[in-house]
Amino acid sequence: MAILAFSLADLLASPAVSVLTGVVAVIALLVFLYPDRAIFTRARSDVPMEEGAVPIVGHFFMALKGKNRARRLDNHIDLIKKYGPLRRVTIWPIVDKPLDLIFTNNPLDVEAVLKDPYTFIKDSKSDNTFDEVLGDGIFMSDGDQWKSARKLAANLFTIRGFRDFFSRDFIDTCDHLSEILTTASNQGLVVDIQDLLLRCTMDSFTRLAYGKDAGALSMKWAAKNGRMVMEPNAFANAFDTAMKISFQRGAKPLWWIFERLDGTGKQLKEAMEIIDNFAADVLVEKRKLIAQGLGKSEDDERYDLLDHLLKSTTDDDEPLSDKALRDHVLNFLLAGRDTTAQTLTWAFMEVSKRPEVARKLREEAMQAMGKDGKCTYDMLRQLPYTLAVFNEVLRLHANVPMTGKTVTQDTILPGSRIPVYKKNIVIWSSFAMGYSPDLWGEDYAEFRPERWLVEQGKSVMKQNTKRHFVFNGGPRICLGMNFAQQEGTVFLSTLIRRFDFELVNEDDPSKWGVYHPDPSKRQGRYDETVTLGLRGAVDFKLRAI
Ligand code: HEM
Repeated sequence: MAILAFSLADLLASPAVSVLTGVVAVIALLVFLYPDRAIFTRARSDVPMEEGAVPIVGHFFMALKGKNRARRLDNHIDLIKKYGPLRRVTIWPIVDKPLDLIFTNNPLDVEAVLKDPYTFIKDSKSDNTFDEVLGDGIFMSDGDQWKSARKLAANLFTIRGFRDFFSRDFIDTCDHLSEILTTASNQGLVVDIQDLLLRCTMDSFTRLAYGKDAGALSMKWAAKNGRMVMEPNAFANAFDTAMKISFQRGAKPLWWIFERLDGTGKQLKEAMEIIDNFAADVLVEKRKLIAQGLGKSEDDERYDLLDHLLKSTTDDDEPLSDKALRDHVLNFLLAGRDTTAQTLTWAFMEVSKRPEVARKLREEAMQAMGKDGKCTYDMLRQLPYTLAVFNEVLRLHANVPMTGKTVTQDTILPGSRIPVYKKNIVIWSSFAMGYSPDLWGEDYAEFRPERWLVEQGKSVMKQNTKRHFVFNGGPRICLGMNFAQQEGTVFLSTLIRRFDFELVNEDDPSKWGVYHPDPSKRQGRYDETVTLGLRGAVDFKLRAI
């Protein structure tokens, strides 16, 4: 007995046991201090904490598991119904700073956040997720860096040559697509409209950005199992891969470790090589032309973004570096390419389910341009119903569905009347706001383009940037809003007038985040990317009219 008592006392006095006891005591203290949230985040009772938090690490495991990711936006709407317009999530990503996320669905909060891009910053560089592909371009910057990027881009949009080039370019691209669709229709082939529209906008935006077409819509195609299948385009594929991998980092704690193990790091590197080589080649060609005195002037009918940037200077009157040129161009490509193509894809999907909407679109297009006429820039004013359809599509499928801003100093959110503290991240969802009865009335879930029409249907209500944030708002409002609406109107009016679109192959489970044999119970047709694309192919059978 004496021997046993001696050994126990010895054991208790041993250094290993002392360390262990210390660790247990520290953990117990931390569990006591942070029972429902990540370590180093503050206790607060004014914002409900989303369920799923564990002591010390908060919602870390929930983020790691990616629970509900397949229906993340529908899930967000469910959570708003459950908790109300405010809720909180905290995450301690082990080796980085803790995240303290405040979700709001109050438009007054969002308006205040957007109005003040100094108190609420994007802070996109802090987690390095988009470093490789977007560098220091407009989407990634805050403060003075953003101001000069914005000035450069905004100047471009006021140059007449560029504006004309832009408008004409998407009319021409739409005609090119129309020829392809006519071939598909004549041969009875199914087309993936999302793929084709992404090729269209990739070509127009590479032309607008670099003056050189990526050639995505001109790739060879073949008929395979009744479908028109176009060969992949290296530049477009590389851009998609880079954006997807960069975006997925945001939802993966410790992504820099996982990327080395799962091969995505290598894929990103290869994609960036293709993108950077394309950009570098174009730059060499442009510089050669400039050296020969053949550079384009602002009045040139094909004055492009790179021409503009090569003439522009930094705030210190220095020419832009090659890295800055590349970053600006890739940000522009991101801004305009996927957004419009995906919104148009949602539009064809919505319209194909509603013969009455298709009929009205056709009637309006026929009146404006006749049976065989082309859509022109001047005709756009005669197509209010078409623009209303585009706006209604964006209301229900906000293309930038979730946005977050980091707080730089303690302040109050004026709609919810709660404080937010330095380093909190305020998050809202334009997607969820499209489904809010408070904002849109009891028929919010109905697809009703008429809600946008004023003056007996002769014109269209402006985007209300106080309650509806699909194009952002405040000083960082989307620079391409008008262009996107024009492009949407051209494509919709031209193609719906020429073709009848029948949506097919939707019973494929791989196209849905949550599949159910009953179509009304399916969810998550959207994809996991920066913008709201569709999961998988969006197949249509066409009938020329
Ligand atoms: C349906 C089409 C479009 C939608 C829904 C859309 C939406 C948006 C949104 C929500 C933002 C803010 C993103 C953020 O949080 O930083 C934004 C920014 C921007 N957009 Fe668009 N966009 C569209 C098309 C375009 C087009 C066609 C262009 C160019 C021609 C363009 C150029 C830009 C630029 C340059 C910014 C950055 C503004 C800044 O940070 O100051 N967008 N857009």
